[in-house]
Amino acid sequence: MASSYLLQSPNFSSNLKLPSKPNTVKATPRFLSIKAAASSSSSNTPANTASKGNNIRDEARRQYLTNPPQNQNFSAKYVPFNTDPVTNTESYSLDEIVYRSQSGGLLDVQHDMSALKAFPGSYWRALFDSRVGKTTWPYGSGVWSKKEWVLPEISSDDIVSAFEGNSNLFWAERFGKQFLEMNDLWVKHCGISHTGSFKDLGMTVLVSQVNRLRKMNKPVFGVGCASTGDTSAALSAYCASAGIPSIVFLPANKISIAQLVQPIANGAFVLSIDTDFDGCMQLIREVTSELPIYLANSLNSLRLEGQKTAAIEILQQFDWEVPDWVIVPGGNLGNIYAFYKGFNMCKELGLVDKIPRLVCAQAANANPLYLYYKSGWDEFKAVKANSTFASAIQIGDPVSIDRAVYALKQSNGIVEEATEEELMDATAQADSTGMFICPHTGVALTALMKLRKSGVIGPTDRTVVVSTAHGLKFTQSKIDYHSNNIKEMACRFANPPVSVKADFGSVMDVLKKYLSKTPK
Ligand SMILES: Cc1ncc(COP(=O)(O)O)c(C=O)c1O
Ligand SMILES: N[C@@H](CCOP(=O)(O)O)C(=O)O
Repeated sequence: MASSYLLQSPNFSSNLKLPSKPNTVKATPRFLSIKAAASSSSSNTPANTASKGNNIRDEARRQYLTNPPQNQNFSAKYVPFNTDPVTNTESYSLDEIVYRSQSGGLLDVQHDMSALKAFPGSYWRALFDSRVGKTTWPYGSGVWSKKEWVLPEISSDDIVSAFEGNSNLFWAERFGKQFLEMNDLWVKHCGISHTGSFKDLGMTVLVSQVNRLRKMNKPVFGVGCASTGDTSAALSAYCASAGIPSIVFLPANKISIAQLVQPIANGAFVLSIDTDFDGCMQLIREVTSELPIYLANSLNSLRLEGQKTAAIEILQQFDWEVPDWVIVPGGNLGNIYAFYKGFNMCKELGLVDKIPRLVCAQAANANPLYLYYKSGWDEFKAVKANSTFASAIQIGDPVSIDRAVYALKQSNGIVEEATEEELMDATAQADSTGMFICPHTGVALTALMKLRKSGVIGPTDRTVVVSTAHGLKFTQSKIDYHSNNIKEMACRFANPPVSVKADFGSVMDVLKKYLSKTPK
């Protein structure tokens, strides 16, 4: 049972309240002025604002008061995932603390699509494009630049953001040509981000909503998650930025040092538990049902509302042209659904006319989705996940299995797997062309290599590989690979440093040997 101490309402200092938005649409909707929404007139640039002693939050408030959005009644609620809305009318406000439907199934955030459809696709494209590259609060974030599609009802004042998103979509020119005979291969670097993984996209949404709930005096003492290292890093950073306690459950000795140090440094309460991720996930689910700790894993569908913006961003970066393939590494399987949802919303709301085919890539040592796919979606069986260099996806009982299957079926998708040797070789090959990717991205690249080899993906197909974390979080596995220090692995692309005496002759000998071997 929660102690009364834990249930005390949190204090908060902001006494500035924004007026509530009009919640009715007038008979003839006048389209919102894009310029007003993006709020970037030259005399009110953030630079000018700062020089007047205000900050970008103050400026957002002022803009809202002087130019409130007209005719917007956008809203969203929780509904049971993938059930018939005619026979199942169960729904919950996003201000409720609920993670599962009455029947114990997953929930989904459902937007009022008819309100969004009152505006044509061209309107949304122009609005989103107008917000890129600015520091206007909160639209400078790649997530909040799509606020109307994410959490339409939250006040900008409650948002906790590190201006995440807007990550680089990198043309993998050399890797594509050299290893795959492809000329239109792209890597979406979601790991080049505040805490070094795509989790920031979902966490800004979840922690912002928690910030709002705490201001509403809801019983949320802190926020907790189980993690293989990236969710915990993002959760602790966003919570620290908002002054909210965070609690993280980590499987002992199964995450990288770079990941472990992140929540420690950000002041989270860190539990190192002698189990694997699936064991930690089970524990956090039990704990969050007993204590006023809000669940931050992607079982909580709020997270996916932020993560889906990476898909919208990809379309935006291609000037709203749809790629043929998008390949995503999968573990707990929230992200593959988030990508589907982002693409599908763009189609439903008329920004594009189709969606890409999705590929979910798993490590062979933790491959329950792959086995399910290979069985013809016959029967799902959780597995005991074995140790993998792609440690963030060492998950045997993914909470979002139903979401992933739905996304793959709707997108004519494919599931592939990568052995340890394949994923480490692919990582080394990508790095040798100037990238510095994480092993999970190596899993996705392996899937691409296999699908190219079998001819499923063609040489001119526009393909996007989603890179989910920064390579700097996984340096130990790279060191082991390049030192030829991995048992039963040939490490074919290892590039070990050469030790040489500190004299001119020795250095010259080594260099001459190197130059004679290196192709001109
Ligand atoms: C770096 C990285 N890549 C991929 C994934 C897989 O994402 P998901 O769990 O949403 O399938 C995770 C987390 O699970 C991750 O941390
Ligand atoms: N890789 C994840 C695993 C948990 O996934 P989540 O999306 O359900 O939080 C991590 O970094 O913890």
